[in-house]
Amino acid sequence: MAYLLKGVSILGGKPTDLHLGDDGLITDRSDDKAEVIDATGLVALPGLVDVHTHLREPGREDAETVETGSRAAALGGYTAVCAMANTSPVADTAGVVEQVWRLGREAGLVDVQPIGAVTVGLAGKQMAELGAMATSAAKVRIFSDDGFCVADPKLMRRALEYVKAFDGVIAQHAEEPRLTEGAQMHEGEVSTRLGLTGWPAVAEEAIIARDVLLAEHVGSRLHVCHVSTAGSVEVLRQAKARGVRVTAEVTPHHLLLTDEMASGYDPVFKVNPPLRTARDVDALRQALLDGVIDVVATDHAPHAVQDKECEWSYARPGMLGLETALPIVLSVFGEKWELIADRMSIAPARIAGLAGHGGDLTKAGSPANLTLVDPSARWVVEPGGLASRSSNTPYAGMTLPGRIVATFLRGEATVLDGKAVK
Ligand SMILES: NC(=O)N[C@@H](CC(=O)O)C(=O)O
Ligand SMILES: [Zn+2]
Ligand SMILES: [Zn+2]
Repeated sequence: MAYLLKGVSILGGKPTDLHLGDDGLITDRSDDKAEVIDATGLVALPGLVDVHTHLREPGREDAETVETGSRAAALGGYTAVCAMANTSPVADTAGVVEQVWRLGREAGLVDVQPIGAVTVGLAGKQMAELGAMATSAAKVRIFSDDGFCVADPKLMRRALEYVKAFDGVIAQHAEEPRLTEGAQMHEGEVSTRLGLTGWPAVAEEAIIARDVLLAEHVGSRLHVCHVSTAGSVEVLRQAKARGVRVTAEVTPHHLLLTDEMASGYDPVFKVNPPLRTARDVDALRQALLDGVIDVVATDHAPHAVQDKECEWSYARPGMLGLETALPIVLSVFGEKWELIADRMSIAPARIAGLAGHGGDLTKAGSPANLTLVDPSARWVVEPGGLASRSSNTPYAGMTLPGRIVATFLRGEATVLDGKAVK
């Protein structure tokens, strides 16, 4: 169906009419049969792209499925998500990544781009069949053992070299495992007070420093997952200044929350890497503004009730992110629409190699992948009201700015009036 978005503000610009053709492309021609949407006061952004999403299928469909996660994504303004490989079975073969890719197509709410594992079973011992995943129907370009660090430097080097053949990228979960044995939260004053084993900042920074040197040595692309410390930002700043091909992401929760949240021992705040200090939060915000950190990625990590509502030390790390990412970024940075479009759509689409996403909404012929935001709306986060199958949001009860009114995937509405269409 064709749509006419009347009076919409593209990236905060002057109100205009935006035509979505029934061929799924943006057009400058009007169509008498187009469905008219009054978009007065709404801001159009290119559809958001998440380079780091956990969809839990196959294996933990009780926590999330490709379909429920896709619905949460569309409601959050996303048109594409990259699905992490730490499923059960692990996405370490062409068969599994094709299964996830097909499930995404069947759900039809966002483009689900599978990420392939770097090592067999995420065990860190033997390289997975990266080439077969790259040439499969899923056309995998990002490889990651996320959840675990590719700690073996020789294996990391080989993986970096291998993916060069198809312009792939290794997304590293930077955590030196020997420095985080038994870790429960950020190592600092708060962990000392609470008596919980600490996860020191250096465990992240040491791996990023090693990996940027490896990537520089072999001339490959490296992507750093969920950067969480001020020291990591400095390592990245220096590497980028030298021309190393490294990109990095920060999560909404690391841009807002601190280790103080652990004080009540509520496991909803347990996450990997852990929430850090206010000084780290400030450095991460500045790095996103400067472009030292390229993108905001959700690290949407749904967990079933029994894995989260238990004693802190037994709880799984991870928190929901897809439905709250844009509101959190809006509350931290305000209405910086150009910045938001770049860090949440254009740059992630480029990193993931998703050509149809992160396009120019003013250009006729671009795929109509976009979302409409009402920046003046306020809403209260209710865990049970989210579309995700899980409810482990750290923002329960918070009032957030910005509501997603509509999302379009190749010109088809996936969200209308703030509700998913299927
Ligand atoms: N972020 C988390 O705390 N958990 C993630 C794994 C990960 O991103 O490392 C998960 O899969 O639950
Ligand atoms: Zn991780
Ligand atoms: Zn993750």
